[in-house]
Amino acid sequence: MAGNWKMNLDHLQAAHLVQKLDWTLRDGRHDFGAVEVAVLPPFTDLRTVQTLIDGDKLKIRLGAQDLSVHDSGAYTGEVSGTFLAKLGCTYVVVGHSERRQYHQETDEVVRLKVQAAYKHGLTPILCVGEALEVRQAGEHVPHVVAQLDAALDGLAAEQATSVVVAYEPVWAIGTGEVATPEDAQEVCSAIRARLATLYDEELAAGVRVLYGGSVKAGNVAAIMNQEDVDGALVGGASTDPAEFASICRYRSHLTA
Ligand SMILES: O=C[C@H](O)COP(=O)(O)O
Repeated sequence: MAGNWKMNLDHLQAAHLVQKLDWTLRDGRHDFGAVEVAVLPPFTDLRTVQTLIDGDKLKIRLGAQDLSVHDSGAYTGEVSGTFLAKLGCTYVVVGHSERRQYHQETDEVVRLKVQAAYKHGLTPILCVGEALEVRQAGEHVPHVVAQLDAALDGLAAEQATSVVVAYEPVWAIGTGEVATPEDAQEVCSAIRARLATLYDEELAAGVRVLYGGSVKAGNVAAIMNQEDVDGALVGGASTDPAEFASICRYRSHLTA
């Protein structure tokens, strides 16, 4: 269960949220042993959150929302994967639709970012998903599969085995329009099938496939009940610690 804060919460608010989230997760009534919880704050919050995770031994993983394709050098405003790894990041989001849309990130840039993540020991959370017009044209599955092919092109199986793929239909992001559980299953299962073709069945079965798009405590159960949905990439609801903890808690019931 990964919480993408997007461009919300300064480092003081981040400290508050992470402490409250940890406190809520450790309520003593739920077993989170089988749930991995990650937060993906803005770059400026990473050091603060890392300090809390390390100092207080929080069971929350840290990730960033983007990284540069470059290692270092004259790239003003860019952030290297080296820096993120040093800050204790486990994950980095790559190819989020907001990066593709507002920063003109092409499939080729996304591929280079996937490569850069692995180079620096980070696990990419690779986002794929279709715009509304693509879905209305019935082209959503081939569209998502093409994004996946492009992003993983040239990636060895030893690396692909740990990739996290997040299916996020663009029309469901921040809109309150959640895909139906069947919509999510259709595309998540196509992603897994494609991974089996690109690599093998065993690798495909082990890859974590997330759904993202207006996930809330009230709708997470139906989505998570789908066979090929392993978790959620949560935007807006992850900036509310009680709501995000409830989303994570749903998964804990599976092991209770
Ligand atoms: O990365 C998260 C997704 O864009 C979903 O955002 P949302 O939960 O606010 O719709």
